[in-house]
Amino acid sequence: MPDNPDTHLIIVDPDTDFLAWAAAHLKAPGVSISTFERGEDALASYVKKRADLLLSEVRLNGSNGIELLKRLRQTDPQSMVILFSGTATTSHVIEAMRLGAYDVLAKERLPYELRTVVESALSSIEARKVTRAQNAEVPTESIQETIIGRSPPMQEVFKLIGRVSRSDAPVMITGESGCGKELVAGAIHKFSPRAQKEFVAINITAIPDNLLESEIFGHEKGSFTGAVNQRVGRFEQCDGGTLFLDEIGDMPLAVQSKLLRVLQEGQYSRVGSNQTLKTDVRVLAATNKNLEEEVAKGNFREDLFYRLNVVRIHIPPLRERREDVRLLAEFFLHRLSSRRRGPQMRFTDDALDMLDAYDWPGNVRELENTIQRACALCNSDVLLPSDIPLGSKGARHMDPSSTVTRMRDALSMLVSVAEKTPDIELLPWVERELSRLAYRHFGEDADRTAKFLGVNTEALQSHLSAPAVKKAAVDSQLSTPPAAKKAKKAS
Ligand SMILES: Nc1ncnc2c1ncn2[C@@H]1O[C@H](COP(=O)(O)OP(=O)(O)OP(=O)(O)O)[C@@H](O)[C@H]1O
Repeated sequence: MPDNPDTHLIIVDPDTDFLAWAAAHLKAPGVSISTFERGEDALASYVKKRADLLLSEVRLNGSNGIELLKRLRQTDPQSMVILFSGTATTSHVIEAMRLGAYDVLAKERLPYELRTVVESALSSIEARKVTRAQNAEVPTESIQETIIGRSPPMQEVFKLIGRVSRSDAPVMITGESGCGKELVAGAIHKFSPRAQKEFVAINITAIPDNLLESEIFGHEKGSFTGAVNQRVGRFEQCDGGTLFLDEIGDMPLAVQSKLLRVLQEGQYSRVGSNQTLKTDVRVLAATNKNLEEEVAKGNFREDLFYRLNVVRIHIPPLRERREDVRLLAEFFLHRLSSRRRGPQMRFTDDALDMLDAYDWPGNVRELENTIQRACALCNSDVLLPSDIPLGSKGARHMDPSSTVTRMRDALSMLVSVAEKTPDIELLPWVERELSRLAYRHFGEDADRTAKFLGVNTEALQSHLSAPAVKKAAVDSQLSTPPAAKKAKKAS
């Protein structure tokens, strides 16, 4: 925490146990903390005491954290707000970031992240000058909850969508085929001030090279064989809106030059015309190629690459965010079964375990198609493992008990926690914890434990006694807040 003796934090949450935990967790010299159960009281106190930071649960009795954020930032655009929730939806996260929240945190991750995020918010208070282009309000209710993901990498993607939707900067969306690039592009548009205008998506690979230029920029009658009429291009069609160029890595060089001109000057001409047309279109691009390599090979213009790559959003493949698999599967099943008459369909636990353990080489698209096929072919309202047709390509890592999968998930969570917790020396900490577990498992028999771990007894002793933490921070960091404990018990 900063040494500024006047730092004042306000925390609001209807759960008094949680308030007590959070206040104790953030206690530090020079920091005063007020807690409130009601949003209105928190807001009044924030204004009266000129507090530095408001921390609020998204769901409050009678109001919500997003509403508080909105009101606060209307009166003071510099105000710092961190939201947290056990149940925040994708649109909550995007909307909160769009409105200028400093961060949105999942409640179960607060023990690991809260202190670090609060510290970084406080230290950037002076530096941060936020300008917002908020010409259009996007009503939260109208945004359908269609991008699903609770994994930490997807939460980061949602936050980036919120941030970039405020500006007109080009965005490069990268990721394997089927991982949701077009969906993310659509969300950026929906949350942007351009939301009332058109969102047009073009898949470059789906259009023959000789027609692409005309598709994007339009053509004059008679400009080439087959051009029997004048044609309005996509830039003209979505003036004021957003153009999404999917598979940009496959765009021919001649079209790249023309695109560069639009991005630099906002001008272009139709094929077969000398007349210069102006356009106000935000360009989003996506690729599953390595564009840096394409630039090096001379297949992609470097200047265009830099123009498009102002902000980059990378969507990880589904196998690297396995905790989203169940959520997505349930979402697709729910959506499909609500569209057909009859009882709501559900998966057996074994079926979900099987989906969990599969590698999903075709990413979310493959998962969606798989659930669709399973629904179409299944005779009952319960989907068993045998009802779910999985390809053989992703099956090689299947593990019936999912243990390996869960271990990998736990390790990846550990890495992301450790990254934000500079006090932890990760490897010594893991070695110490693993050694202690094994030591207890083998009845404190050092020889057997050392043999099992593949180290000598000296190394084992040194692991067992290693102080793996630079400061005495880990135990307090890893203590669980009451709300998360309750949630665990309930589930
Ligand atoms: N996070 C998500 N939540 C819900 N549906 C998703 C999600 N990600 C992807 N999908 C669905 O998966 C399918 C593929 O997504 P999308 O077309 O956006 O992928 P893509 O990365 O653009 O693929 P490609 O590179 O092949 O164009 C779509 O039907 C989309 O709605």
